[in-house]
Formats: sequence, C-alpha cells, structure tokens
Amino acid sequence: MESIQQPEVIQIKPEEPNQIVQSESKHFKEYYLCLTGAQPHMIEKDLVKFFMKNFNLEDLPLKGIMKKRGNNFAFFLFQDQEQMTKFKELFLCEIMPKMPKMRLKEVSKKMNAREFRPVKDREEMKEESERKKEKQMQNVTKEEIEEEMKISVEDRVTPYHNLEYKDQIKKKEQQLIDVLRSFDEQLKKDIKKNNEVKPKWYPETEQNIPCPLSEIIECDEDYINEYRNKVEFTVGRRYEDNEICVGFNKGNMNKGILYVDYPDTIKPISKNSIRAAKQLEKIIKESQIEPYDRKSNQGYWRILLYRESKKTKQVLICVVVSQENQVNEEQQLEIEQKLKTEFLSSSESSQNEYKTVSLSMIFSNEISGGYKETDRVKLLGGQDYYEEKLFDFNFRVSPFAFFQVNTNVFEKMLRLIEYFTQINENTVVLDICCGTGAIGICLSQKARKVIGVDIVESAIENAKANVQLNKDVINPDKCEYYAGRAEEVLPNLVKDQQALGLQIIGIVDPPRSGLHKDVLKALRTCKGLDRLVYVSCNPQSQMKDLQCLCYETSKKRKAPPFKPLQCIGADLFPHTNHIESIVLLERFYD
Ligand SMILES: C[S@@+](CC[C@H](N)C(=O)[O-])C[C@H]1O[C@@H](n2cnc3c(N)ncnc32)[C@H](O)[C@@H]1O
Repeated sequence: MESIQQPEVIQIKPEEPNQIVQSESKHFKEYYLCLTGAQPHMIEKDLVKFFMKNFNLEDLPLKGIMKKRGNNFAFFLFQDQEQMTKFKELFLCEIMPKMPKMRLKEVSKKMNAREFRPVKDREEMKEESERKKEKQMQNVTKEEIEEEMKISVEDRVTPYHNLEYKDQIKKKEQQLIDVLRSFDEQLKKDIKKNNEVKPKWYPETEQNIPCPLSEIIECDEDYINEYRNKVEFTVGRRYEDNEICVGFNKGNMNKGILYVDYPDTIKPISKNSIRAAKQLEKIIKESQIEPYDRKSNQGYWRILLYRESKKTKQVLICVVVSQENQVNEEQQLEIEQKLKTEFLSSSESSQNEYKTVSLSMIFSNEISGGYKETDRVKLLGGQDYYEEKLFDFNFRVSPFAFFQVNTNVFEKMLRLIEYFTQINENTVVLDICCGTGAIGICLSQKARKVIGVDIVESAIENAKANVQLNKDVINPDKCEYYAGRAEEVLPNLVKDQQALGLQIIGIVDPPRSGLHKDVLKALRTCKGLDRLVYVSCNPQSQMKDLQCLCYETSKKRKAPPFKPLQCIGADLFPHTNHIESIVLLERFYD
C-alpha cells in the first residue's frame, strides 16, 4: 500500500501554547501541521467526520487534509496563520484532553498543497450524503414499491391509532421502563469495562431501574384527537393515481420510494388543517406547476406548514416552495395573489371561527425538501407570528419557533414541574433550550429571575416579546433571554449566577439529540444548582445524558452527581409511539 513518509516534525507542547513556533512557508504561503495518533483505518473523510461528530463542530478550521489508510498520522493544511492558530487552540483545549494519544506537530518540510483534500463543512457533507442517497434510490423494483404502499399513512404516522387509549398508555409505560432499564444495563457494562463504580445513590430494586416511573400524564378525552397545534404537510403525488396531493409521506425515503397520501384519516390533526391542505391542493393543481421532487431536485411546491391555537382561534400558514428559478416573476405574483384570496379573504374567515393571522411563503433550497431558519421568508398578509395560550399566559410563535404541539398535556407537565421545583424568591430558573419561553414564563411569577437560552434567534425574539405580552402578570425585569448555543452561552451564565449565591434550578428541554457535552459539564459543575428537571422527547438520548449527570464522581467528573428521583411520562403524542419523559433530579451530597 502506498504510504506517505513520516515527516520531520517538531512537537507542540500543550502546556506551552504561547511558545509555539509557527512553521510558515514563505514560498508557498501555506501552513501545515501533522497529526499523530490517528486511527490507521481512517481516511480523510472519516477523520473529518470523527472530529465533527465527537466535538460537535459545525465546521473544522482547516483548508485541506491528507490521510492515507494504514497510517497513524495525517497532515492538515490551513489557509492562513489565523486559521492555523484557531485550530491549534481547538486541538489543545478540546481534542487533546479527550484523545490524549493524538498530538499535533509542526512540519519542517515543504509539502504540495494539491495533495490535500479540501475539507467540507457540515452542510456540504449533508448535501453530498443526500445526493448519494438519491443515487442509490434509482433501482427500485415495482414489487418493492407495492410492498411499501401496503403500509398506510395512518400506520406510518400514528402506529397506535387502532389501540384503545388505555392500551396506548400501557404500551408507552412499558417503553419508558425499558429505557430506564437500559441505563442500568449501560452502568453495569461501564462498571465491568470502563472502571466506573456504582453511584452511591443507586437504588437496589428488583426492576433494575435508576428511579421509579411514577406516572404517565394522560391526555384529556377531548384532546386525544385533533390535538396538534402544528402540522407539516408534504406536497407530492399519490402512488395510486398520480394525483397531486398535500398530505403525508408514504414510502421509503432510503429506497427512493417517495409518494404522498391524503391526510384525512390522521387522528391527531384538526379538520381545519385538513381543510387548509385541500385549499392549497386546489391552488397547486390550478397552477400546473410541479411539486418538488427530491430525486430530480426539480419542482416548486414543497410543504404546507399549518399552526393553530384552539384557545385564541388564530392560524398561521406558511407555504414552502423552491427558491431557484422554478417559476417566473409573473407566475410568482399570481401564486401569491391566489394564496391571499384563498387564505385571507373575508369569505374564507366568515366560514370559520378560526382566523388566519399570518400568511407567508418560505423559499428553500434544501435538497431534502425541508426548510430552515435562514431561508428567505416573504410575508403575504398579517403579522409574522400567531398567538397561543398556556393557562392565562399569551405567547407569540413565529414560523420557525418551537412550541409544544399538545397544549393540554403540556399544561399538566408545567404544573408538575412547578410542584417539584418549589420555586421561591431566592430561586433563579435556568430555562435551557427555552424556545419561545413557555416553561420559564409560566414558572416566573414566584422566581427571583428566569434566564432562557435558545439557538433559534426568532424564538428568543418571541420569548422577549412574550414577556412584554404578559407584563400585567409577570415582571419583565425578571426575565432575561439569550440567543445562542446553550453549550457556548451557558458556562458563563452559570458562573454569573453562582457569584450571586442564589439557589439555581435548571430546566432542560433539548431537541431529540439531547444535550451537548459542554452543557452537561456546566450543569454538573454548577455550584448552587441542586435541582434539575430534564424534559425529553427522546428518552434514549436522555438516558445517555443522565450518565454524565449521575455517574459517580471521578477524575473527569469532579462535582457531586445528580440522583434521579423519579421519571414521569407525558403523553404529548396520542396515537403515535412517542412519549415525553420528564426526569426529576437532585444533587446527591455524600
Ligand atoms: C424541545 S424544544 C423545547 C422548547 C421549549 N422548552 C418549550 O417547551 O417550548 C427544544 C429547543 O431547543 C432548541 N435548541 C436546539 N439546539 C440548541 C442548542 N444547541 N442550544 C440552545 N438551544 C437549542 C430548539 O431551538 C428548540 O427551541
């Protein structure tokens, strides 16, 4: 196998970062470093993926990379001095402490920049893997398609729709018990293989679970159907008759079997939302412009985002379409006019007690057919948010911001969190991954202060506006909101609060992937934070995070652990197989 000669290298000592001698090549104006201690089986793209995944990086400050299979070293190329310094800092602070075998060394000889493979950022990598997937999708047989088409949209979207509600709850209870057991199984493995010790708080139970499952919060009978305040309909074609349809995906994305079927029988969504889907379907058919097709990356119509509030009777509608040249200016204007007439006209609102208060279009280029916050939005009518209510609090929610889809069960969850946290005038509430501020605002009345953090800027704008909206009942000065990654913002916020000597209560409600390791570290090491509520829509990733929070004190986890006191399930999603898990934790002092 061809291999690169080990270069002449000068080692960089981690304890002396300021004394690093920069190896700048005057001739080529290129900057190189050599990494040793890499896994021999990896090639360039594996190494990039490894760094991005393990250190949760959006991109790597690198211009190019060279790594041959079989070698335990790689070369990194930088575009300038600044980039090289940034990478060295990242390496010394983040990578080396966790990968002590890896070392970064100066290269003392010139190298040919053309041998380096360019490093792609995460977006590019995602797009490339999407394209690869699309390619794999080409050769599907008719039999495979027919087999997939036998599974109805109801069975896909709502696999429990045929079960009595009490049986759905029983199944979900068992799901949570199984996940709690997985914590125990992992702990036993870690004790055997990784020198972990059993935490002193760990209970001896026959069930082999770290804490009891106290209850499942059920949905009220009136809300078991039509509970969703947000629906995303896909625009596509039906398999059976090739008709254009605004509904739900049917098929298998991985095999490239992409069809859509009518949404009429899906129990969690409202009749109003189905009506809106039909209205858009009519406009699309009249337009004679094709829906977006992932395989060819062609077509215009993509998604109908529909949000409504049962309490305020307000509706927000967003039509997601392709950004690039799929229609001309004249067609675009005509479409906008039709959407306005269909969704905003007075005849439309007189038929219905619900009112569309926000109508917009999102222009997206996502190859997956989806959309993201940075996409261009054009407001066609009304304001850029709708209003939702929890108890007597009002909330502004914009198209991209998160809001729990089932307000009936969410209010019950909030009562439970309030009871557990026993917030008082000496308490600072940290609302981590706060979205539009729902949890913090509902708990703010008794607290000294509420601090919220979320990555979505418009959600934080909503949260700030929501505080003002409720200023008759809460003091706006008490509530602070920060837009940013919790892993970046939280460590400093926590330090500030510690300095004030107040009692801190943490409430975390992360996305499905769970919490970033830096957030977990900041929570674990935060003095004054003795009570924590972990809300999760993905109990598996929650259990993984609980390892960082609850495993016994060790060299890498110096602060005392949290003890999970109880787990509570909340059935936010009737008819589906999803269950929200809330774990209440308390600091365990030996
Ligand atoms: C499950 S939602 C919870 C929202 C909120 N607690 C509520 O109940 O309405 C998760 C939130 O995490 C936010 N988020 C995702 N990644 C984040 C990160 N790295 N830092 C901060 N917030 C993040 C999302 O924008 C989203 O609002």
